[in-house]
Order: sequence, then C-alpha cells, then structure tokens
Amino acid sequence: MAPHKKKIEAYLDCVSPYSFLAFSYLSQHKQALEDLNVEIEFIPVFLGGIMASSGNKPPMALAAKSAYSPYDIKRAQKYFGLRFKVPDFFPFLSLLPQRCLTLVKEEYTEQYDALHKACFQALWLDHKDLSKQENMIAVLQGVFGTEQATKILKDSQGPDVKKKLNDVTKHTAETLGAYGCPWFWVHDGKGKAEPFFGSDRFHYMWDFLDLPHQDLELLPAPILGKL
Ligand SMILES: N[C@@H](CCC(=O)N[C@@H](CS)C(=O)NCC(=O)O)C(=O)O
Repeated sequence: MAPHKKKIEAYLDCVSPYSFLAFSYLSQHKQALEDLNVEIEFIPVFLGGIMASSGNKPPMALAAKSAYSPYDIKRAQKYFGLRFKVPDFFPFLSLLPQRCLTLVKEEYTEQYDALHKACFQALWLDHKDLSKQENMIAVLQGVFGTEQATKILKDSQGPDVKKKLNDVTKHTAETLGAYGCPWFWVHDGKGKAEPFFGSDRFHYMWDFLDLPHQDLELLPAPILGKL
C-alpha cells in the first residue's frame, strides 16, 4: 500500500549524467522538501538491467538521439548550474559503484548520501572510471577509513549484494515501469503514487505533490520566471 506520506523514491545509476543532475538538485533541496513533509530516498539501480528488462536501448544506440544528446546535456548543465564534460571512458559498466552503494545504503546508512555524492563527483567531475577497483577503493577511502573501505569493496561482490541490486532493478523496471534513469516513484501522501522520468520533470512533481505556492523557490529559476 502506498504510504500516506509525501515521498520521492529516486532510482539512480551514477553512469547516468541526468541522475547526477537530479541527485545534486534534490540533495540541494532536501531540507526544504523535508520541511514541507516530503521525504526523499535515493535508491541505487543498474541502468543496464533496466534497459534490458524494459526492452529499451541506451540513447547512444540510436543515431538521432546520439546526435541530439550533446545539445540537451549542455542545456541541462546550464539550467542546473553544474558543468562537467563527458569522460572518455563513457559509457562504462556501473555494477561496481552501484553494488557498493547498495551495500552502504543497507549497512552504513549514515554515510550513504556522502558516498553517493562522492561517486557522482569522482565520475563526472574528476573523470575517475569507477568500474576499476583502484578508483572505487579511493572513493570509498575518502568516506570511510582504509580498513572499512577494503571490507566494503570485498563485501559488495558477495551474492547477497548482487541479488539485492538485481531485485531492486527488476522491481523498478517491472513494477514501477522504469525504462531509464533517473526514475522516480512519487507518493502524493493521499495513497496515490505515480512515476516520473528525468531530471527535467520536477515542476510536474511539485504539482503532483501539491506543494504550496509560497514554496515555489524550490523550482529552478528559469521555471519560476514563467509562472
Ligand atoms: N530528459 C531526461 C533525459 C534522461 C536520460 O536521457 N536518461 C538516460 C540515462 S542518462 C536514459 O535512461 N535514457 C533512456 C531513454 O531516454 O529512453 C532528463 O533531462 O533527465
């Protein structure tokens, strides 16, 4: 049953630049949203699995989408005020960071948001390929001590974590209808929940959540100007 509380479940994969934009934007407004009784949960998924389950293909697999993409990502970066270049190693296999995030979300909840931010920043700002163990351990060490980081990296390769990420990814695609990232499953607090796709749909989300007019500063400036 949908919770009778306003809640944004954000299904993200750090391979997705639009997930980075959505994560940064929601993190920036997390307190303001909590003050409005809107809870946010960031949930790691494997975008490759969502693509496979839904029968979708990565945008780069379609020539027209691939040609359009550089225009869109540049506009999105300007809009959110977050500039970055797409690294040479893109696209890369995101299983390693997504498994580490899955484990940390369960077992080290307090450090989870910090690790999530560190993974996005390492990939998109510092161009560290997190499919490589030596880069992933460096990110873990920045949040945890060396001993804990080594344990997390090792444990994240275990069958329980693999299954958990697999199950959540399957649930996101098969039950919540996801075909890409960032995917959101949003509870309106009155027992209804709906999906939203993309970092460019927050204005629809605020409307669905029936946020009061005095709180419209939540919206990015370009949207505010048009209201
Ligand atoms: N318009 C969306 C685009 C998001 C997007 O293109 N996400 C990619 C991953 S980075 C995806 O999953 N695409 C699937 C699709 O477009 O069908 C936004 O601004 O966030």
